[in-house]
Amino acid sequence: MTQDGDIPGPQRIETDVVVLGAGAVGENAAGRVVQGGLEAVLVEPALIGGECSYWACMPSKALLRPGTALQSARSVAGSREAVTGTLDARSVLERRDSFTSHWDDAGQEEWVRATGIGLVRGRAVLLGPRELRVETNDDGGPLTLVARHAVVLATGSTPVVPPIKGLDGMDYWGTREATSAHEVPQRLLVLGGGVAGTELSQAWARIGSTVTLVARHDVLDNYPEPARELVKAGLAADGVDVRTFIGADFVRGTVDGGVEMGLADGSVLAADKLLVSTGRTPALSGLGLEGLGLDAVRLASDDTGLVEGTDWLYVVGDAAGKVLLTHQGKYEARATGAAITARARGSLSGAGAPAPWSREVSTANHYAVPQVVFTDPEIAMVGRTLEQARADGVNASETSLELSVAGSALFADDYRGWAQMVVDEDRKVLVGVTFAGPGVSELLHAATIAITGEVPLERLWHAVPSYPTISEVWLRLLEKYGL
Ligand SMILES: Cc1cc2nc3c(=O)[nH]c(=O)nc-3n(C[C@H](O)[C@H](O)[C@H](O)COP(=O)(O)OP(=O)(O)OC[C@H]3O[C@@H](n4cnc5c(N)ncnc54)[C@H](O)[C@@H]3O)c2cc1C
Ligand SMILES: NC(=O)c1ccc[n+]([C@@H]2O[C@H](COP(=O)([O-])OP(=O)(O)OC[C@H]3O[C@@H](n4cnc5c(N)ncnc54)[C@H](O)[C@@H]3O)[C@@H](O)[C@H]2O)c1
Repeated sequence: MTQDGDIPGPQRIETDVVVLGAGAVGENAAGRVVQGGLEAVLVEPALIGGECSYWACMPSKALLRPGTALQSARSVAGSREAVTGTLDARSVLERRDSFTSHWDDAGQEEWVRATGIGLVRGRAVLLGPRELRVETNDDGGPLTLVARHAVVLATGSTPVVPPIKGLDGMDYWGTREATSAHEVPQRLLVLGGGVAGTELSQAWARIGSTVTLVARHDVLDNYPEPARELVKAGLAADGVDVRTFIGADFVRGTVDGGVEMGLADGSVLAADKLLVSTGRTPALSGLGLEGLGLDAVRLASDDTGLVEGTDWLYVVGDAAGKVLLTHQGKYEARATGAAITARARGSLSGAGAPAPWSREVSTANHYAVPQVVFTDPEIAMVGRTLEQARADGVNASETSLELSVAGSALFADDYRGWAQMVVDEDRKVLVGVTFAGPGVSELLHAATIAITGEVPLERLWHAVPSYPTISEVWLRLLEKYGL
């Protein structure tokens, strides 16, 4: 990196690659290009580590885990008798605080510097191809950044605010507030039955809130019905009042600082806090994209992350809007970092597309995206559902069963679970797998490997699950399929 301190006016830094956003995805993109021998500068106006570390994955999972651990102890005779109390809200919140490093990013900054990545704290705007202006946080004045090879947008996503009468100007929680709150609301109203709304409903119900969840479709409607029915039963057991297939007409504040929500059926719900978790959209506005003739709502990009119509601009992670998950965003970032490095070296020509499954492309985005809903019970799903596979033109079959093996019976008394595999009948390989039940998230990676590796079912039959583990469900599925 060369810093020209001699020229008058704004500071100017020239480097190989500039990455906007130091969330988990931006960190990985910058890390990969540096590992590949190029220079990189990360630009970040807020905390290094982004949403996942401080307001999403980590705090939400830290809020959920104590309730799952308690329920696990309660679900086995012998340990059940030892459980005499409820969750200690204060300890749960303090443990959550430790997982967010008390919203202090010193540790992550240390990693960035130790990795050899340049860091600028400020907000960047594109001025032209490969050229950016940064308003620095420390009043050091504006900075001009020039990228010799590429600019990577890893600016994340912002919450979608639904057009509900009264919401504008009201004091309500988004997922940021719901994952970082230090007080337990007595009554919590949750709008949005996606993963965030469902997980946070259960987390706060178990910590002590009385929760009502309002979903305009079904809860978790992207997942197979038997799986979501198990989650809904889990929510009901925690006292969550789940209202499905109903929309909100209006919200309004009450004199005691609470909130009321009018539903389409004329009923009115009252609570102390409202959480709005109705999805997220790529954070692309204010980046100067319009000035370059690019779309500031959604950028079309190829599997290396290269933005259509450019040979220098890449988009990854939530900002790309393909898969809004940390692990998949980091995977995209590793591919993009490798592609930028290869193109800079000339080993990948121009904007030419590398072969599928090579290190420079995120091919798995199309076939094997793993996702876990960390409720209790959990849903763990990878690849395609039967409906998605058929819509993609796959000659697909499904085999499903109740998850009932020696390992599950040992795991919890009255264990209830469900499993499904979706098979491409022409190629006799798996294209989708879903598990639902307590503790199933750790089963998922085996399914991800089977789908990514296109393991023939005849060979998968020889992958013998240990006895007595929940993984024996694999054997039951394959037997039911006909092997
Ligand atoms: C409640 C909740 C729970 C979740 N749980 C999980 C989970 O368990 N597992 C999972 O895989 N995913 C989970 N997700 C999704 C996950 O949080 C995101 O997919 C992930 O954080 C995206 O990472 P990112 O780096 O793309 O974006 P971010 O982490 O949002 O980082 C983007 C960064 O860009 C910066 N930025 C923005 N504009 C500029 C600019 N102009 N210049 C410089 N920097 C800029 C921002 O300040 C920010 O730090 C969850 C999401 C939510 C809301
Ligand atoms: N465990 C995890 O991996 C995890 C956990 C939380 C969030 N996330 C990710 O973060 C992203 C955001 O999560 P999310 O749950 O907010 O988004 P989502 O897209 O999963 O769900 C949003 C929900 O809000 C509903 N909705 C939209 N507008 C509405 C309205 N006007 N009224 C009522 N409901 C409305 C939608 O029908 C949908 O069910 C997701 O893409 C998700 O993958 C992942």
